[in-house]
Amino acid sequence: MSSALQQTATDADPKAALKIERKALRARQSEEPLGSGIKAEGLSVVYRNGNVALSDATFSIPTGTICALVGINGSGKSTLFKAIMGLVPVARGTVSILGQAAGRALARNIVAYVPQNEEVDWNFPVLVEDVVMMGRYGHMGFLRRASAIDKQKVDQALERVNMNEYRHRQIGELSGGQKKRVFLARALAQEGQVILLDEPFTGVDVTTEDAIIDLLKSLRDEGRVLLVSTHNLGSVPQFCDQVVLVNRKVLDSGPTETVFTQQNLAEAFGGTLRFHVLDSNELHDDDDQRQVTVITDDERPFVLYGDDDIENSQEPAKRV
Ligand SMILES: Nc1ncnc2c1ncn2[C@@H]1O[C@H](COP(=O)(O)OP(=O)(O)OP(=O)(O)O)[C@@H](O)[C@H]1O
Repeated sequence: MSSALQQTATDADPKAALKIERKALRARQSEEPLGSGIKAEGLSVVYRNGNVALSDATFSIPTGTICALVGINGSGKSTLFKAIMGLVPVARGTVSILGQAAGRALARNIVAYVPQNEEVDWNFPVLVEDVVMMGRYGHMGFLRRASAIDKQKVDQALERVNMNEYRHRQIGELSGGQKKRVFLARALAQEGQVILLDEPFTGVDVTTEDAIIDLLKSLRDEGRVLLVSTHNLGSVPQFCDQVVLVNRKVLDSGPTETVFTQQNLAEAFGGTLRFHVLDSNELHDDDDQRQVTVITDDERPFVLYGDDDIENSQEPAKRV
């Protein structure tokens, strides 16, 4: 199909557009050696109190991918991020990043981490632009004197997340969504090739969420790897190419189409998910037997039309 025809077809049918986008991505990914982005093998983390937060976790995420990390509260998502960042000791197993040991990748400053809001001391008196400049520290010398390039990268990062006008504010004075954008700007200024985002949509309004998703997609298209933990199940098929489902271990991982299924979600969330089903009798007067299933972890729900999974669901996922 010519690109003009393809454009017309996809304008009319967003589901077709998403499929074409995914197909192009698959083609790009098939050229990458598997695990060239983030690769975990047999990763286990045991906290000092004996709590096994993660056991024998194995998965691979290619470069140029947005991967969702999905699981219930306490399933080990933050622990996985911290293990990748070297912030908690790993009991067993290995992590490699862009084909090298995680420690080496961290030393090369190619991994950026956007923590959960609760992990940050917002009372610490620091200006927005100084937080973003922290992303440049790994590029500076011992005295941490910012060069013209460092300042330019900070300016560009603040522009890209639309936070330039807040640059002289104290970070603690910002809203939840604005704080998230500042930490994203810090990751951009760092020029990390691998970006870990721990619940970037918590406390964020829908407009900001959409802006963050667009930014993540553009970072993906630049070839970066993004691992994003989220409870917004409805957003996952909209912007994530892959999913890692966790509950103290990896339950499943791989392409969103095959992993983010009703059955897998039920397994990952046990009895904690809310399932609402409107069957065909409540929806239609005709013979159409399809039902609407709403699956929610109390943030944006995942909505399925018919009893099939993503391939046949309404995409992008509907907000209800
Ligand atoms: N410092 C710690 N010491 C001991 N146990 C911990 C520590 N931090 C987390 N845990 C435990 O490890 C398990 C995994 O916690 P983790 O914070 O990784 O979960 P999570 O999936 O990020 O949860 P949430 O969705 O609530 O953010 C939980 O049982 C938690 O209580």
